[in-house]
Amino acid sequence: MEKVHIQKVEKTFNNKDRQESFTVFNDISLTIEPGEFVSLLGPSGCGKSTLLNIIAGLDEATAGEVLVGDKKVTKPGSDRGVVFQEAALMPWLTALENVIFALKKKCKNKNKAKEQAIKYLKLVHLSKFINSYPHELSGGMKQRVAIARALAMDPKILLMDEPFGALDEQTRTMLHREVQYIWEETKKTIIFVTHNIREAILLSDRIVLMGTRPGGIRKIYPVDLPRPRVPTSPEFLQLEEDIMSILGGEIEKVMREEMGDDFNSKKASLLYGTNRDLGDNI
Ligand SMILES: Nc1ncnc2c1ncn2[C@@H]1O[C@H](COP(=O)(O)OP(=O)(O)OP(=O)(O)O)[C@@H](O)[C@H]1O
Repeated sequence: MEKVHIQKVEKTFNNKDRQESFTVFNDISLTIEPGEFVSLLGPSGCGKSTLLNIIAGLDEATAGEVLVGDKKVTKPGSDRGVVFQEAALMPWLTALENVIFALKKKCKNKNKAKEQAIKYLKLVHLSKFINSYPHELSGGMKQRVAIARALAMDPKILLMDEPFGALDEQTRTMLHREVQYIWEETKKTIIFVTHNIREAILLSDRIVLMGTRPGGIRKIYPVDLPRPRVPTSPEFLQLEEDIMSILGGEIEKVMREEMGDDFNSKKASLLYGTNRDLGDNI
């Protein structure tokens, strides 16, 4: 198992038409241990997805590099599986066929591919639905197929970009258990992007809090609470408050920037709730 080294990574987007450039972050360094569960948490626009895409090899850093072990990331690879907010399944294929399709390149033997696909659909508790089409599955089930599809490639690292962001609270809670189970069963390294403090504390070994303007890592929180974690425990609530004390300022910065002269902190707190509520879904 290999470490992920993010070394002095910078990302600048250049808009050629408007001759403008925008630096999302300019110096991100972080080492992620094999088998570690790390969440990237931060306000909208701080560059969580951009960083995840660079690790995935879907986007290129302007400076710096990402290494998996001693290998530099230059493109997507089977050592890194990605799960996005939308499952993006092929509607004309069943759950099983969707997973098999992803395995086509890696596994030429059809029977072996089917066996692998069934194994991972079982792992996400979808054995009864392997022959269902995406439109016959709930949002949570579709996301579980997407997770099975990523796992079937047997990547060392699972990159998850707000995988439960579009799901209702109950489904999200169920999938939190599912992801913890998968993580414990497979011992994969998981890098997980989220807006949600509670979700980050529930799942992570470490939470990387990112900020904006200038973009970068604000603080790294180790989460030393025993699993399964209880969101109502005093230690959980204390950590939530600690994170929110920094994140609140970052959110306000983003809102000030977006609203300009229209920004009014009293109105913002009324619109977006108290500090703790903000943490629920920022
Ligand atoms: N292709 C692009 N061209 C120009 N700017 C971009 C591009 N992709 C992202 N950005 C900008 O980079 C910044 C970071 O975007 P990113 O999506 O990584 O943030 P995020 O933290 O994941 O946000 P959210 O939580 O809202 O998804 C944003 O300001 C965004 O507008």
